[in-house]
Amino acid sequence: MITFENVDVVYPNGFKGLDNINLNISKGEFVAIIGLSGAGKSTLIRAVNGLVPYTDGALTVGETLVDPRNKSKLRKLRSKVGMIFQQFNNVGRISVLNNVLIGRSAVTPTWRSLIGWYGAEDKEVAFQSLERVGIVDKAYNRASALSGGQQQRVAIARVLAQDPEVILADEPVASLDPPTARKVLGDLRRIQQDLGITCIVNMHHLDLARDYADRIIGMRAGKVVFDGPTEEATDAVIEEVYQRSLTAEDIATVNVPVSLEDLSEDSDEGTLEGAAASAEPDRKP
Ligand SMILES: Nc1ncnc2c1ncn2[C@@H]1O[C@H](COP(=O)(O)OP(=O)(O)OP(=O)(O)O)[C@@H](O)[C@H]1O
Repeated sequence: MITFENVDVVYPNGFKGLDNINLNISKGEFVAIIGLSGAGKSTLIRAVNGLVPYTDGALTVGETLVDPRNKSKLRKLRSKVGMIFQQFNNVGRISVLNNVLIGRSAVTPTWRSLIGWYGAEDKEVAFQSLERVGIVDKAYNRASALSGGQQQRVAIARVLAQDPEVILADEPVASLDPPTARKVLGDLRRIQQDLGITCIVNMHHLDLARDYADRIIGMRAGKVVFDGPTEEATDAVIEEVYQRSLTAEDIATVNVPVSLEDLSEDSDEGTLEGAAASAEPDRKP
């Protein structure tokens, strides 16, 4: 469903962010991208929805060629490719429901979303999305008043409200404590399985990649250096990807296992004020 053919990204300063990437990601796969800082994980993920324009090769999502220069094609593509970020990117001063309704703007006419006119069907979809991530009871709370895990769930619900075929997640749990990180990834995993949505997720910690992904792609210096089913991503394989020995920090984020049954429970502690409300800026090669 997502195909990279000899894809390069060269940033304006001449730095090669992606170097001859060839990948096929099937519909409904849950893929974790791992690699050390600077390996090119974000660049790879952002190339898929044109946030980072690729400079050579061909990248397709379904039947659509990603064309970073064609704004209207890009808008159409992004209506099917949702993205979540490390800092949630909710609008903190408005309600959870209104944050989720923003996801509907991908599928409603621009003039309607500009004046905030969402119909009954939009609201129905927004509530269903909140239900999927277990926070429907927070619909009328201010987004900024929620815990970090709940805020990331709002972001997931917003993406679900746009009825995506693909979800891209750029370090979605890096700001969360380990048990909450597991619950949020568990939500994503369940959604991917229930709805058959393709998920591509950047992660720093191997235990999370191994526990939640079907497939692991290892990157180094803008190249894919490992690509295989999760069970093949042994410590030795990952050491090869990292070109060094693994540390405890690489592997583990948590020593209290959270079962899949616990995932719908909502026990996030604390609040995370001031989550980034601004849109993630495009990176412009
Ligand atoms: N706009 C840019 N201009 C020039 N170089 C960039 C730009 N954005 C990223 N890079 C470089 O491209 C390389 C890959 O960056 P990228 O953010 O994709 O890595 P990453 O694996 O996601 O790292 P991290 O885990 O630290 O987020 C890095 O060396 C980075 O410095």
